[in-house]
Amino acid sequence: MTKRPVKIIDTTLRDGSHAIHYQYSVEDVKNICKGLEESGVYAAEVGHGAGIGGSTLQYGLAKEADRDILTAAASCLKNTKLAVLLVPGLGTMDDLKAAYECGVRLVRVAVHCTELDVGMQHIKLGKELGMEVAAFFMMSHMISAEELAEQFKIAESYGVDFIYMADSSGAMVPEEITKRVKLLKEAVNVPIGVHCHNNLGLAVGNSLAAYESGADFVDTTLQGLGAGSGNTPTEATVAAFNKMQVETGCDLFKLMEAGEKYVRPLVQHSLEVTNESIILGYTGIYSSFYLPTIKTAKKFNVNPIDVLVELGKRKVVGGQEDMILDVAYELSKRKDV
Ligand SMILES: CC[C@H](O)CC(=O)C(=O)O
Ligand SMILES: [Mn+2]
Repeated sequence: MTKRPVKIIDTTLRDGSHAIHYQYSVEDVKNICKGLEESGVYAAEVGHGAGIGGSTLQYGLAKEADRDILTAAASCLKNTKLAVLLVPGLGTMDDLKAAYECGVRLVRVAVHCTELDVGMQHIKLGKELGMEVAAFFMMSHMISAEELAEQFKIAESYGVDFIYMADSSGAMVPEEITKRVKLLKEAVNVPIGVHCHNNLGLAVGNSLAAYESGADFVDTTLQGLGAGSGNTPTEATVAAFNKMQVETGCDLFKLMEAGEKYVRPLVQHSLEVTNESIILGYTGIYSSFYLPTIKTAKKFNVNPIDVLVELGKRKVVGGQEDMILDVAYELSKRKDV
């Protein structure tokens, strides 16, 4: 029996940028896009880690403007679709129109898992522009599978082409992924995908479990570059799918070459599973809190694990990065008494 294929969306140039403080140069973007195009991935997502318009003081300033990296990426992509992520509020309708002008043909509208209504207009605009549009539910572990399925149905009613469950904290285990993907698949008639983080060392396993439960798309990054201890590595995932005889359309050896040559030299911190990343996954904290928490804890001379445990108790979500400072400061004052 022939197995159904899976589509790979590589987000090295978007989620991966969290791990290098948003310092991709136009040259890096071109090299990595050429590698992804030659390797045959379905789409390459490009932009600031927080999506288009994400280059801000709060989220970190990018080296290059969105317009420049998107234009550079478009010049290197032909069969691989140029994609962006848009978090409504950070990215605007005008940003989306400008991205389209640069050659972007796929937009993923990323919302907190209960807040799809804030993305309705952006989804409609993407469709009006003739783009492929996906809804991308962040921090999906924070609601039940049944609640998420309701959100998926609303996304489908907005006319999206496919829908993503993002395990933004790397908090899920294969059993949970399997249960959720099966339920989500039954809930909607559009393809679905998963975006995993490796904080508990489970990203490849979770992505394979998602495919086996019905997922049509998986997100990956070259060398596993990404927020927290990184995303699902593209190379290992394609190797695993090859062994399972699942068609990805990707050339494993070209991917390995691109990762080694153009991504490895940019890696500034180890992407291994650390005690801090385990706490991200264990307590369900947004992966992009990882590096800022380690840096802030050092500044206040407190244990990053304590800061993360407290942030986990407070159930912080994306956009609440200022809480890192609050918590580190409070813990440092407690140490003083
Ligand atoms: C701010 C966007 C965010 O980083 C999206 C994402 O990759 C995730 O939720 O994991
Ligand atoms: Mn992510």
